[in-house]
Amino acid sequence: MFCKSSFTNLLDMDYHYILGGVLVSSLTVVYVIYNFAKNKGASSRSIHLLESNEFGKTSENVTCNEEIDGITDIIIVGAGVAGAALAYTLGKDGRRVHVFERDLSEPDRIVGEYLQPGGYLKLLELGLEDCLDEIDAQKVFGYALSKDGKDAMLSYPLEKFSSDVSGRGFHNGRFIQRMREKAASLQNVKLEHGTVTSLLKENGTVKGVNYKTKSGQEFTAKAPLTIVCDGCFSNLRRFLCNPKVEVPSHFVGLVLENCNLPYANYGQVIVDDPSPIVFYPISSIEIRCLVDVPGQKLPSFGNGEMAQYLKTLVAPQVPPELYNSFNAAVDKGNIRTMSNRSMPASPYPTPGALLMGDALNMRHPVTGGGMTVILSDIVVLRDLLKPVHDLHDASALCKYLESFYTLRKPVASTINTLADALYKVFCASPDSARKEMRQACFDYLSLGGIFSDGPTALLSGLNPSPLILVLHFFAMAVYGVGRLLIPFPSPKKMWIGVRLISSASSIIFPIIKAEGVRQMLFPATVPAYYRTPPVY
Ligand SMILES: Cc1cc2nc3c(=O)[nH]c(=O)nc-3n(C[C@H](O)[C@H](O)[C@H](O)COP(=O)(O)OP(=O)(O)OC[C@H]3O[C@@H](n4cnc5c(N)ncnc54)[C@H](O)[C@@H]3O)c2cc1C
Repeated sequence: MFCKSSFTNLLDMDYHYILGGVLVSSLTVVYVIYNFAKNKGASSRSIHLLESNEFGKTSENVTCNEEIDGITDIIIVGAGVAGAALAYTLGKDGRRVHVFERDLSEPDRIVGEYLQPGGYLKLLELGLEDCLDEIDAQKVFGYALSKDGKDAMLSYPLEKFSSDVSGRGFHNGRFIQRMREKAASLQNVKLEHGTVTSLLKENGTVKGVNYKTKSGQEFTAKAPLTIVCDGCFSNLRRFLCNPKVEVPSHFVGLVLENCNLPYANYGQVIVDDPSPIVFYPISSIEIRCLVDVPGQKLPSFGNGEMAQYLKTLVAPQVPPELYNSFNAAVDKGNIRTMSNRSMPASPYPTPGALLMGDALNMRHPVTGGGMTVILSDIVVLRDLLKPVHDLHDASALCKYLESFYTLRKPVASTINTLADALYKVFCASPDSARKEMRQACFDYLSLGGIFSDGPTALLSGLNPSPLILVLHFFAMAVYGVGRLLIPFPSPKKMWIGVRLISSASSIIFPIIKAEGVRQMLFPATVPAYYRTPPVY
């Protein structure tokens, strides 16, 4: 069983619940006002949806289709999570899609192995949910958050959804191959093995791409719209956005075998020293462990520093149920690393081109939100493109698609901000105000009810609302100050309280500023929100 925060007497109980009551009332009032404004904005945007085209061809393997008829509507660069899902979605809507992927073999990596329930809902909307079949994907209903030996259960608020809706853990490569197969099965989608070397530009308009085949031959492909989805190490994004990439930490990844998570169908996040450790199932027999190592530098593999770091600093924090398997995985030496990147979306609207996926926007992966943002973006783009029959007027289309960058914001900025802010809150710090904030965050989430359901719904993409996010963040900070001052305030405690609020502000405001205050919190006031499709 999990334990609640350390309330020790009735007096403590009273003030926690009074504080809680005040916070709930404020959250409710602001939520009602926000929803009213949001619905008003949405209803004034009218989009005529077209019926999807029929598609019939199926194929067992990822292969290149026959040339369609020499004409392509949309080129997609990269068939990872974004490119493959987008190719299927646009192909299903009748577009002639040409996808270039430099490596069609099954990816083997430690990224994108956990899909939040909000991402699963988007898969359903896109008709891609069967890509989770036959890959031994595991259902996850929430997370156990552990700090100082205590666990807080954060269950996804799934009551309103059908029984298949939950988080899913799986092998990223298997999921991507399923999506590639599904996209390539459409008659009007051509998936080609090729590396895009540059964008083909004429008078500031992107007309297509230059690419190299596997055998090194160079070709050009043209289309009225090119969508660049070449991932976190994108070479092409510098022509289409202002990339400000931060690398706050690395993940060290191990696969644990012959063990069970402490709570069946729940992931586990350990908030300890120096930063979080995450566990979740990726198959019926494997558990992924991701150890966050802050800073730019990793312990060296060559001189044994990495194994030493994992065994002496990390292993003592690992739950007893996983301890032996963790040490066995370190001994086995199958240790992978990946830099954790964060980059706000900062696109240059460019006629003929659009950026998507990690090439456009990244956040710390600690909350596993990347794929949920991508799938949500694809739904937004699909709905925007549906009423546009002819993509050839590049500047009109570019103007219209500027709304994509605003319409995606409520979901994307909620998940991005929560990921980057939570990561900072969860990192250990010698500063007493930051320590208080970390403890307050844990205790706030341990309160249960709206205090855990609200943040969990935000994090999982089930209810992505930037305003509710800001409210919970500051409610958590106020709760932290309340804990310090009640019942016996002292000048020292008051000073820590002031610094806690200031510290919370210094974490969240720069992230919101980078996301764009207006686009994130009041998207309905941005003119691009109301763009109507070009009519021919
Ligand atoms: C350590 C780590 C763990 C993560 N864990 C999670 C998680 O659990 N859940 C989650 O939702 N998100 C997670 N993420 C984020 C998630 O992995 C990404 O958001 C997602 O994979 C991005 O998808 P993408 O399609 O943009 O890029 P990718 O999936 O990387 O796809 C890019 C594709 O483009 C191809 N490509 C690149 N350049 C070219 C070129 N020039 N020509 C042709 N093809 C090209 C590549 O081969 C690749 O197939 C994690 C990230 C990290 C770093």
